[in-house]
Amino acid sequence: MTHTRLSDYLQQQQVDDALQQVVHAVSRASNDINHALSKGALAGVLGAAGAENVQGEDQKKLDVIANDLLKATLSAEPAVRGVASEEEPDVVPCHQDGRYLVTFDPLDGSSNIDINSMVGTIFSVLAHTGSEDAVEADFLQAGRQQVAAGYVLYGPSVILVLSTGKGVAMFTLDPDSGDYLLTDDEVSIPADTGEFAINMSNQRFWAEPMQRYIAELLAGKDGPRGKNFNMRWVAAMVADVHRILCRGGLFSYPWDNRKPEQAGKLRLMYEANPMGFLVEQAGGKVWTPEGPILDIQPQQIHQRVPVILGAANEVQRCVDYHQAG
Ligand SMILES: O=P(O)(O)OC[C@H]1O[C@](O)(COP(=O)(O)O)[C@@H](O)[C@@H]1O
Ligand SMILES: [Mg+2]
Ligand SMILES: [Mg+2]
Repeated sequence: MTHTRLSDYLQQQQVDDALQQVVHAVSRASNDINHALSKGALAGVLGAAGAENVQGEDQKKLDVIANDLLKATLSAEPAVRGVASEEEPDVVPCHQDGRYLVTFDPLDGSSNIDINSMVGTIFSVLAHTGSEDAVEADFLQAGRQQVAAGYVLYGPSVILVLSTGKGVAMFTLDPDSGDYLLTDDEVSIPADTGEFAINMSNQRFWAEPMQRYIAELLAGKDGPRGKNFNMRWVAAMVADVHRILCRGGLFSYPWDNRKPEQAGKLRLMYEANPMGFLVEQAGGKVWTPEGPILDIQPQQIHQRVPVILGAANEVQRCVDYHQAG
């Protein structure tokens, strides 16, 4: 069986040349990141880097390595006007005639690194419309403005998932050629589900509507929902969203009162928006209690947001509880 190569797919989709170059740069960097991940302890790349990122989180060595690889590859690409990363305090201007801005979470789920479990790279592409040298304000565009978004999941296979606004396609890395080959171009999320993903250890800290919604799922057949629900939590958004794109489900990282002043844990510009774009393109829903995540006007690059996404009917029910409360 022959599979369409990523480069041929992008041409078939009539993606403009500059955007093709951006996607190819991400794909090259992901090959290098995958190589570093697979060497693991042999290359001494596991464990903490001994520093914190701008958000006060401990960086793993591989967070730094993945960030450096993506930053170097993307900033060498003439189509890239600027990049912003979870691991960089400030946005990084690149080429003055580049057409695109790229935000990324170089390694999502990095607490999984030391247990050899799934991690990924999440990216979002925006058109540049602002100043000559890219500045933070240029990046502050609502998620609906994204021209492309995707992720690479480093699991038993390496999978690139991409949307340029015409549905969602999945590509599997061929380790022999280094090419990403199309393996699914009809990704869609059923409106109903019997599976949810949430970190249950935070239950007592959630707002009342989220407590109610999850309690009803846990009550299963004997509760108001009248059916049993299964639960999964990989602790890497990239892997939890991948499962939802493959077999459906609901995912949430809600607001909680451990740090009441913090909107949520996940970051809008390089986690919630790109994943939200993919989920909407696959027919799912993406909300925060105040409204659709993709409509939020960002205020800053490292902004956080509560996230509810996945099966449209379940997301709607969860949001209805918030809006009623
Ligand atoms: O450890 P927790 O609180 O369950 O959080 C898990 C969440 O944190 C994240 O790992 C944050 O991503 P980073 O590893 O990029 O900081 C999400 O991917 C995941 O959904
Ligand atoms: Mg992350
Ligand atoms: Mg990260």
